[in-house]
Amino acid sequence: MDVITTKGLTVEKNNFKILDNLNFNFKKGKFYSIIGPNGSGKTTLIKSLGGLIKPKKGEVLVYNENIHLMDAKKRAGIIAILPQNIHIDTNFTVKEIVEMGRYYKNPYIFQKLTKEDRDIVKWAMEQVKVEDLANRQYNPLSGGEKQRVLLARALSQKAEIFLLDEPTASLDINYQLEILKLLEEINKNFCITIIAVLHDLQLAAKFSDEILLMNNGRIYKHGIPREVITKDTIKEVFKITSNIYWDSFTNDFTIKAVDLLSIDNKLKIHVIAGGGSGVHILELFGGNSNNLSLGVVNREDLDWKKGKELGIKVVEIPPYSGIDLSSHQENLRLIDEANLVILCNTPFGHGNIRNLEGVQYAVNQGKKIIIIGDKNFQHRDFTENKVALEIFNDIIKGQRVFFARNVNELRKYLEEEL
Ligand SMILES: Nc1ncnc2c1ncn2[C@@H]1O[C@H](COP(=O)(O)OP(=O)(O)OP(=O)(O)O)[C@@H](O)[C@H]1O
Repeated sequence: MDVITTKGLTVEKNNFKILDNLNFNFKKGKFYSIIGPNGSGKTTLIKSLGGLIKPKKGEVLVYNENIHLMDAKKRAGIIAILPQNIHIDTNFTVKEIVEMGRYYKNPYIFQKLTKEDRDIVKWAMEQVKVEDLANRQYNPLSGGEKQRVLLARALSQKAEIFLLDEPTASLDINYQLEILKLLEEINKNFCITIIAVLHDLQLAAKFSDEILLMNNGRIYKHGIPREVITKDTIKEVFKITSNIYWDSFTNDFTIKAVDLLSIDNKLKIHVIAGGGSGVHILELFGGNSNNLSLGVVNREDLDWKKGKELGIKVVEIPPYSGIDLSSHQENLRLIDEANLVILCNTPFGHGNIRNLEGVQYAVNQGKKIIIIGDKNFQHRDFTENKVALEIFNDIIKGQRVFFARNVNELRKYLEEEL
């Protein structure tokens, strides 16, 4: 069921379109986060949804009724707005503040709440565990406690929709989690629709059913967190080149900003990797998939997955099998085509020793070789009789063989080629 609908919602100030033709249906009982860069219109949207701002064009409908034509008491019985600023200039106690949630029904009955009202206030305070604070003054409370008191006030209002503008903005990480967990409980236990502006993308992803990503006054993308927070949207909207790793079990993701290496079109690079040793190197070339190739890797291996994700040419063999002659030859062919070969920090056994022979071949062809890491190879050699070490020692005698111990050194060696 739709609880709030925006139809062509357009908000303008001084001829500047803060919200531009927003059409969206908020469904009952869902947890929505509104995210987006500074100035993208998040606060204006949340205020508009609560009827605090009149649109220039379009409308906000609450259960199909225009919010600006709605009776104020009726509106307060449906929507609770939690302010961005939790510091209220008042000498009221916690209990008195929670009781204010009941006054919308009749502002003149201050201190004359009915038994039902008092029961609701008690219930609201229990839900967010502020009973112990009931007689304390509001002002000296901590930010997290204040936020809980304001949630109790919203609960005592018996509203069905909570609108929150950065409820965790002034809180440290423990309190941020506590407040969002409380909101999650309120959402699940009482089917209250939560619409919250959140700055922290990780928290938004963890707690929301749906995310609205705002950009330049428009909804750039909406949907489940995983579909909205992607490498492409983060790049487009937040201007950050990144890699995003999702844990679908916990709905957590980590975001890693990537300082991409830009390479010239004429430079062709062949990467020798395996067992995930090439993932971070391949990511550094994220935007240059045409100039890259990778070999020989087992299907389903982490490097194979990264190569496929980036759409680069990959010489592949079945999982757990050794490098057969034809894959080896294909690998040598790609080495022939490349100007430069990167050897990653890969362990070698008999199954993949041909990859090391490939690098040896590259040295003999006079190619430039960049070895990721240092000369300490022993611990990576899992062959009998230390055959791999022997080949490695031969490789490093090459004239054009260089070691890159970090990304800056790698960048330097690449720039020399341009
Ligand atoms: N009264 C106003 N007059 C003119 N411009 C305004 C007014 N209110 C907001 N704006 C502008 O509208 C844009 C969106 O503002 P809004 O506060 O909704 O963005 P926001 O996404 O919540 O930003 P932030 O993350 O910084 O809080 C901003 O560029 C802001 O300067």
